Amino acid sequence: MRYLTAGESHGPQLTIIIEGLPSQLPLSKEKLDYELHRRQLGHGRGRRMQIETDQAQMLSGVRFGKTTGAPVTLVIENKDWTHWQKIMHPQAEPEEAGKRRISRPRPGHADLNGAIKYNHHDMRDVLERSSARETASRVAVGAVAKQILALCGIHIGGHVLRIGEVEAERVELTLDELVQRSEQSTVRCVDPNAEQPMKDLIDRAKKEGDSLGGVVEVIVEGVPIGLGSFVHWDRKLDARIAQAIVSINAFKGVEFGIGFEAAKRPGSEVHDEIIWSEEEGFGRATNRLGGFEGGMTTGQPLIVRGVMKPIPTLYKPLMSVDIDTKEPFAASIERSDSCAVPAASVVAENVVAWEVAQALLEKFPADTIDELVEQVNAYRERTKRF
Ligand SMILES: Cc1cc2nc3c(=O)[nH]c(=O)nc-3n(C[C@H](O)[C@H](O)[C@H](O)COP(=O)(O)O)c2cc1C
Ligand SMILES: C=C(O[C@@H]1CC(C(=O)O)=C[C@@H](OP(=O)(O)O)[C@H]1O)C(=O)O
Repeated sequence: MRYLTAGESHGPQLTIIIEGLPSQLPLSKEKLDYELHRRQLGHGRGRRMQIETDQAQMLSGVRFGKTTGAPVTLVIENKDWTHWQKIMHPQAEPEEAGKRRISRPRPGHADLNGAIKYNHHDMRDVLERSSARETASRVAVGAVAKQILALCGIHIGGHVLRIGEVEAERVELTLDELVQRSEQSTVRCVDPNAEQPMKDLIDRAKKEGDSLGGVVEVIVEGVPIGLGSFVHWDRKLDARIAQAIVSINAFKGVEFGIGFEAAKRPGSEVHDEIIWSEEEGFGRATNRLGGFEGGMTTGQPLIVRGVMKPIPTLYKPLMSVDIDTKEPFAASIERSDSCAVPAASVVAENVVAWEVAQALLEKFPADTIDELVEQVNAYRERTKRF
């Protein structure tokens, strides 16, 4: 399976083509729109999210609510386009478009590197595609992947562990409880004591013209043993997930299981002892390594964390240099979120969903969803008896 996304933040639409989906997969538009809606929420989002109502139109590869096996085209409309046509239309008048020209690169954005690399003297030509608007496309793709995974008994949840200096306490919950609780929280945090301090911190940052980052966690349950492979570097599934996480705008790091904590502990407190039972076959006594050994899944839940830097656009802008005059100036301000960690946790869930679904279809190539489910079930039985 593979996919491509296209579209500018203030262009008419986002376009996604997914190729290689098994046929006969019931594709629920409600589930796609639900994921897209979740990504728009969260305390700290800016005014743009009040303009958009992200929904996915299915334009190819689906008939009678099921995939045909042909490439699936999804389109998400940018409602904000109506305000930007004169500037963003491919045939826009240069004079009109020039009114929103950006010549003062924003530190922390792709603006300056992108402008130098592609020789743009209006940094809007960089900003429009480097914007995290694109993450809506990746959530739509993940929402398709989640529907494949659910039929194979694989389920995903995500939540926020940290915003700025406020860290959530670890709460023992089932995946269902975690999903329900994070859904009820406007910061997607399952620790009730951390929710209000997180919101207060976001409000304070916003008032001060500043921004915040944080840490999100994704958990995947029901993953069979042996997705990914140790035999070649680019087949290691933890490595692919790491790339998927760090490719989310503003994500700077990734951890699995106890993560960076492993550096401080002796081996006896890091590795997971192997156990066996008649009913379940092989397992692990703990899951400190977050479900991976040798680039392959162990059958334990996948535990993936990502760290997001604070939003780079600041209403109290940092200093920059004008690309025309080379004079120092305060960076340009584009309308902005002050904290998008809750939204980003939804993006993280969905990019992980895609990687796991892709690894599943690599291990169990299938033209139809029934073939996939059959193979996964047979394999689960076989691994129990190993
Ligand atoms: C869901 C989401 C929303 C974001 N919203 C904004 C925003 O409103 N303003 C902003 O400056 N950056 C925002 N970002 C981050 C920037 O897109 C990102 O920092 C920038 O493109 C540079 O990429 P890099 O940080 O990965 O190097 C957002 C990121 C995500 C994941
Ligand atoms: C559009 C989205 O996020 C945008 C991501 C973003 C950035 O610089 O990454 C900047 C802002 O864009 P705008 O200036 O249009 O408000 C955010 O709103 C979205 O998440 O759908």
